[in-house]
Amino acid sequence: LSLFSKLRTLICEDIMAEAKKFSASDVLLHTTRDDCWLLIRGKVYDVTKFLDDHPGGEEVILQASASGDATDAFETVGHSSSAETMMEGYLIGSVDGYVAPNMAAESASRDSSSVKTNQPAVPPTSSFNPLPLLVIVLAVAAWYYFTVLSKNKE
Ligand code: HEM
Repeated sequence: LSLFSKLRTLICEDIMAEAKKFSASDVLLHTTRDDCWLLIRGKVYDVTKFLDDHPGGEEVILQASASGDATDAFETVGHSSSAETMMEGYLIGSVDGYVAPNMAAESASRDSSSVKTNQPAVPPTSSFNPLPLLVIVLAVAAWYYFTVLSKNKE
């Protein structure tokens, strides 16, 4: 029972932490050695206590913190899954309406092009539909099975 309640507490803490909402500019108020937050994939981590222990050193983390969004920096390194697990321990909240940096750039360029060309913001998806082809292939296979193969048996 105690293991179960410990597990429940852990899970609840995680959900509660993620539920705290910050704005992206809040993160920029915590970029020093004594008080350092990171924004990674829309989640906010307080890594102040982790700075000394980070295998990649504190300088890179301070830089990523000051950049406002550490997602790219974190992912470029190709951190291990144990690093991913480790970061959950520093989770303190998330940013409401977070837009990933590359997605923000993409949607911005899409918006500006839609203004120029007056085309819909979302381009039509590929019109290829595999379903009719599948039906035809199945029909031919069934015909072959019932006619050609059964004649062979006779
Ligand atoms: C909460 C956030 C972070 C955690 C928990 C974390 C954890 C770790 C861990 C455990 C390693 C050892 C290698 C591995 O297991 O992948 C590592 C390496 C490294 N980290 Fe981070 N990291 C974090 C954020 C960052 C950020 C924002 C940067 C910015 C560039 C960064 C840069 C690096 C670099 C360059 C290494 C390689 C060190 C080397 O191999 O010499 N990390 N990190």
